[in-house]
Amino acid sequence: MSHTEKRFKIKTLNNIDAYALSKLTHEFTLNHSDSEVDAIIVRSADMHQMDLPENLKFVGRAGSGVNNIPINELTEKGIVVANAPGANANGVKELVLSALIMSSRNIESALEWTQTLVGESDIGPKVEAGKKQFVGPELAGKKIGVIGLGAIGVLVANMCLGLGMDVYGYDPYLSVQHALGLNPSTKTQYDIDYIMQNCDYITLHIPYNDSTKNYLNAELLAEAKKGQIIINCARGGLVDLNALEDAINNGSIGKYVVDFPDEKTLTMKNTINIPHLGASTPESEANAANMVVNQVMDYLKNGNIHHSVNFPTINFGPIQTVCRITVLHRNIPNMIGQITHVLSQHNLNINRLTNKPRNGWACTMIDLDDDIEANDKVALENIEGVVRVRHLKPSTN
Ligand SMILES: NC(=O)c1ccc[n+]([C@@H]2O[C@H](COP(=O)([O-])OP(=O)(O)OC[C@H]3O[C@@H](n4cnc5c(N)ncnc54)[C@H](O)[C@@H]3O)[C@@H](O)[C@H]2O)c1
Ligand SMILES: O=C(O)[C@H](O)COP(=O)(O)O
Repeated sequence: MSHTEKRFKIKTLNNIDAYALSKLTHEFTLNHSDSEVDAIIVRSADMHQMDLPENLKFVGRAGSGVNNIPINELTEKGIVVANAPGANANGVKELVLSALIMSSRNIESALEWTQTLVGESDIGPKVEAGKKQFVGPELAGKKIGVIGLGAIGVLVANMCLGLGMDVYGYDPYLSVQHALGLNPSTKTQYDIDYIMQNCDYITLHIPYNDSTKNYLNAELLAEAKKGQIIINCARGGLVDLNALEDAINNGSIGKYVVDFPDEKTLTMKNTINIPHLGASTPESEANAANMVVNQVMDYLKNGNIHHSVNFPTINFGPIQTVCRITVLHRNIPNMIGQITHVLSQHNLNINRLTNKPRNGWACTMIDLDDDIEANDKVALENIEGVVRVRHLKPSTN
């Protein structure tokens, strides 16, 4: 008996843009019980301690950072994780603009002080007398170091040039795609030490992972130009907060603006805490949700993979043959040989086949002119190194 997938169940772990979700076609249903779920759409909910639904095949991060998702564990189970690169980059860029202005012009303390005048008279003269406490420098002509030149960092660097700033970009892994979007006036030839020593502002736009934990550590902070302002709209764990607090207390760091407050930052001197608002714009929320909704539908229906962070991009378009087989497996020798051997045993004709590798993993996608039997799927699943086999039929709509 052949096994086909006709309906797919999707669970959301956060508020996801309703209009984007309304684009799910009739083959998809929302918010089913954990054990039946085929895909999860998530924003910042922490999935590390979550019991994974047995049928789970796909996790779509409606945003950029994936540190809330146990990627290695999901990869081993053949679960594709995808995000929405760039979807919320403009929202973050604009928050960085407000962070630059808030911190330079002492806006936060100035607003607090202004409110202390409530109930008093002669406000005008008092304002004129009080404003001198809040004098702060303009951004034009100042040096800024943009750490991480991905979707957000490029927009921030270009914006800062537009503000008349002298922009230093740092990204040892700069992609061609992002390099092409970067205004060539950005200075990219300097190392992180030079940037720390010379910039008035540092803004972080790198992912948080094992290798970037405490990226701004005591050593780098000790090099900071005196009074430097640090803006962190990336992730709290990128900064060693004990070292930062010392640096703020001894005056070497002027201010810290963070979009990821915690118990420590809330009580730290000269720190502006923003409640994770980087992507909280209707535009960013809609962009990210739209991207992920399209990815989840195409993966569940057709097996195509877009913007994955653990498996390769692969796309045969909609299924136009009798069936499609997708095999997620380790990228080791003789996988294609073993897979095609199973198919050839039943004289099944391969219409087309592709194999794409990524970081030790691979996806083999095969369109067949004949249907496979349930035991063929089992035989494919039993090949050592295979973590997921899907047997897909053309969509009915
Ligand atoms: N505050 C928010 O709401 C918000 C919104 C979106 C993203 N973020 C955070 O910002 C991060 C960046 O987002 P993005 O969309 O620009 O991601 P991205 O993947 O497009 O860019 C990240 C860039 O960092 C670079 N990089 C990685 N390690 C580096 C290192 N050690 N030194 C210098 N550069 C390094 C990469 O090469 C890449 O170009 C996300 O991972 C997420 O944590 C926060
Ligand atoms: O990494 C991201 O995309 C941001 O931190 C946004 O997170 P959010 O979707 O929970 O607002």
